[in-house]
Amino acid sequence: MLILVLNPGSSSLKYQVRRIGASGTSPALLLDRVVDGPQEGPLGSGFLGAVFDVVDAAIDNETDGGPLEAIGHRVVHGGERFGSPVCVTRDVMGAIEELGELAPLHNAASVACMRAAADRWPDTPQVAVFDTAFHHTMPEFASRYAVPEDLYTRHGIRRYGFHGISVEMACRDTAAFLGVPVSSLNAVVAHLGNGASVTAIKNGCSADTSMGMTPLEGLVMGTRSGDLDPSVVTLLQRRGLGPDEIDELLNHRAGLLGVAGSSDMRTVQDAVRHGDPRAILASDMAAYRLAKYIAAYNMAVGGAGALVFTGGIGEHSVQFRSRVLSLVGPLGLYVDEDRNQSRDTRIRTISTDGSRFPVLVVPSDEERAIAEATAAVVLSDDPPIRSINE
Ligand SMILES: Nc1ncnc2c1ncn2[C@@H]1O[C@H](COP(=O)(O)OP(=O)(O)O)[C@@H](O)[C@H]1O
Ligand SMILES: CC(=O)OP(=O)(O)O
Ligand SMILES: [Mg+2]
Repeated sequence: MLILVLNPGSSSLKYQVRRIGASGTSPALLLDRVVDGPQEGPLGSGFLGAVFDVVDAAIDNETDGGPLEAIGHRVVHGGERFGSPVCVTRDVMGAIEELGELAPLHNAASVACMRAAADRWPDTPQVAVFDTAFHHTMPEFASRYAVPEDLYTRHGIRRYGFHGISVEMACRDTAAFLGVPVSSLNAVVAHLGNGASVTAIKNGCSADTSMGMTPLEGLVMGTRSGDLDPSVVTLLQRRGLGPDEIDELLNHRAGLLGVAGSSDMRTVQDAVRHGDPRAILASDMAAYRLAKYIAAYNMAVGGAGALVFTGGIGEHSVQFRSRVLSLVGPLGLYVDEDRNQSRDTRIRTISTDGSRFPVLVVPSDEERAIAEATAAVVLSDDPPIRSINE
């Protein structure tokens, strides 16, 4: 079965064509691309048309190609409604669009992908796989904000958490690497991409996570501030900024970009090596914030069995990992710099043997997770819905 996976992140569109075997697992890769997405607003149909031409060409090149049988989408915000992957219908798309208020950088892009894909492949079922779904297991004392009850009941104001597709896959990979069942895995998983979050894993499930009602809360990110005192927002309002301007400021002009002048961790770490004080400050702020969460989540899971780095920065930035690990010595964690620099195996340990628990690098594989979830929906007993107009 050939599956197209579309993963619009805040800084890129990742897309793959995968072949899924009869068992529904370990899909083989036919095409694997990343393109810098337009940073503002939904993806345009011209942009997606060019992407889909590449997909069609890849499928045509396959000798035993066959038609595209399903399209899987990463959808960042599924709110409380979507706890598992679903076939895309007009109603589902409308709900995703409404939740876009809570994920301004992402949900509109997913809906644009669904519409454009339906124009190109009208009879191919589409499946939405949600970043929020993995966090449905969070206890209420972690997911709720200490505000009057009606803000939750009437306005849905609570912590939802994101990056769940990546974190769930990282948990499966981590458990397999450590030789333990995923249901007994206690861990702290840091997904560090352009958006970044850290999740407390208790018995294989999300127990807490740093992103909140939207993907703005928590860690210092490429262009997002992460945690700050909400009074910053009211002060800016009193000084004349409107909601859209504040949203834009905190989502697009803050984080590494706001402090160091670049949202790209490679550029920031290069500048750190050259002694640039703004880059050093931004890198230290990001590392310190993450280290605080790691310590807190070690407590939340009752003592972790692993600390996992994933996402573009988690996987590739030797220097940033080293900076973070220099702060968590009190947890009994110490970096082995040779291991940190080596790229021997896909999944690897980077801590010393004497560390209290292993620190691992586990490359993110959101696309594989989406492809497998998409196949499972399409192959399930319910017949797949072939048109988003149903
Ligand atoms: N070799 C590297 N060293 C340091 N950072 C890197 C490296 N490769 C990628 N990154 C960083 O990873 C981030 C992008 O991560 P990614 O998970 O691909 O983002 P997203 O999915 O959110 O668009 C960027 O900040 C980029 O600088
Ligand atoms: C939720 C989120 O921030 O995703 P990404 O890191 O892909 O932008
Ligand atoms: Mg991403």
